[in-house]
Amino acid sequence: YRHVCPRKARRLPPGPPLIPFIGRMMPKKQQWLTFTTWGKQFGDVVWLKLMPYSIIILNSQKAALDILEKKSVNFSSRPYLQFSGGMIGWRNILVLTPYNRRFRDARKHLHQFMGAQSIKRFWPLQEQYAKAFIHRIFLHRLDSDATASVTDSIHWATGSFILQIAYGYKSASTGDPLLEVVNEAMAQFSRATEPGAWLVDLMPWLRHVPSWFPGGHFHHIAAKWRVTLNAMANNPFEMVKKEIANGIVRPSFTRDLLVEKGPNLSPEEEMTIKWAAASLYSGGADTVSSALSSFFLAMTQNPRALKRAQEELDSVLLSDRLPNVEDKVQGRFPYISALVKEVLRWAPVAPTGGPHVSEKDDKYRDWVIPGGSVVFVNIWGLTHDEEVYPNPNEFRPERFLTKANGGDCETENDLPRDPEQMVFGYGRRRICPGRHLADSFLWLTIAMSLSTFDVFGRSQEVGYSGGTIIHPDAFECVMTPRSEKATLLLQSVGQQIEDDSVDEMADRNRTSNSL
Ligand code: HEM
Repeated sequence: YRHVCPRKARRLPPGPPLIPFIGRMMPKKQQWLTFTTWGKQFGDVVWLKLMPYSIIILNSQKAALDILEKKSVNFSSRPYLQFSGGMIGWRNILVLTPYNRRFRDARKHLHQFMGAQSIKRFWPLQEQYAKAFIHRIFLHRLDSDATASVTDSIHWATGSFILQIAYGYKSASTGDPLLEVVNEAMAQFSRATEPGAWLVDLMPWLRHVPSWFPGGHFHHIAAKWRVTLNAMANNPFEMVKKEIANGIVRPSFTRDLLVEKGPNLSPEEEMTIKWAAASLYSGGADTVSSALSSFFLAMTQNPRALKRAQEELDSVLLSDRLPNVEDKVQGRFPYISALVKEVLRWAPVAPTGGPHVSEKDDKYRDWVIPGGSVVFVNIWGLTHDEEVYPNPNEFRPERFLTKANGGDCETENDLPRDPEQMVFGYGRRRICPGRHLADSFLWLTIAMSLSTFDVFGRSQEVGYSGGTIIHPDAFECVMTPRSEKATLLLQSVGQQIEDDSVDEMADRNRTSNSL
């Protein structure tokens, strides 16, 4: 680690006073609130030192773009986290991989797989999963704990969709063993990467403390979690390899790349593909689940927004059919599109984004930014800036609509900044590669849910978890079909799902018979 000189000597950006030797402890919970206070006190570029790390916190869109986009050549690496990255092995997953050759290859594969143009081929599958989601709620709504079944269905639908595109795997509707492993790994990821939670991240020499020594228990935890992570990456990957060997054709990210490389596949390329596929799950499942949970929370608290959205859907669909991707492309439901933006703004999934690391010293305005600095954007602060979004805690999709569409803004030019320019991170080299996939999945799931269900809950203050990806605490959420017609639509979705699985069984039998 580089020694960082005192603030004044190197013209470092302003920041909170530092404690000798330690620097400044990070707030343990909801760091974005403290970051916002520091932004107001010290300006939009704040510097602090935390043990060995030099940390920069950006509190304006301009500073975030100037540094992470315009200077992305220098600001696109990731910090080395001793516990989660090194000891458990999460450093193999893209979001913690430094800017190196493997990273660039993996990123290229992901871009080709789900860039703005290529994701169109996933739309029919996204429709299927959005339908499976509402049907699952329909079946489970009489459960003793209807709220738990909503959360469970969210995790099931997002997780299963990603397992299917990553590995061609179709998960069972309950108790799927692979889904359980990957979800367990993700829960461990969230705990392992919580800033400041593991002393060994702040004092890396602690890794030499033996596991039997008092305080050395983290070695056991790391060893246990490493097993889960390896199962998450290896099990589905080996399954695909076996399927290819047996001539079973189920297109997926992993299969397509392995087949394309054929017998020339090097061990290094195999590693790249395996961990890029695991990055799809780790990047996509928990994030989309978080956004959907916040959406349902917002609906329980804002019956007015719910009603407006339903009126808009009804005026076109007349409760005779479900919304589809064509409706999205044609812009038939501007209120739904505004609602998706408002969900992402109101409860940004990753409130402090992904940490970027600079490779060498740099200059910004009059300051020096030391090489090796860890840079965070306070995304929550930006999406709650009262100057841009008046009454930022209010859930109000109208802020993203013009008066012509029943919204707040006079003209298109008056629309506030689209949250998608913040919540998916920054810089061509690091911005979320799954953003297009996330956008259509959220839109379809939200539109289908609102066209068929009413959503009820208690109007109550609901807190959020800490961690890199946030989730609302438990809240009451009851969903009931809106009408007789909605019930009929849900029943016909059930029939379609059954027919599809019969077709698929037939396809599989045909494939295995022809082997
Ligand atoms: C609402 C949904 C989502 C949100 C808010 C979100 C947000 C983010 C953010 C903030 C980053 C860090 C960017 C940065 O470092 O500046 C990121 C990275 C990433 N996301 Fe997403 N994401 C979402 C959905 C998805 C989906 C659906 C996938 C894939 C299926 C995905 C895959 C990834 C991957 C692989 C990375 C690591 C990229 C890298 O380090 O180069 N994300 N995402």
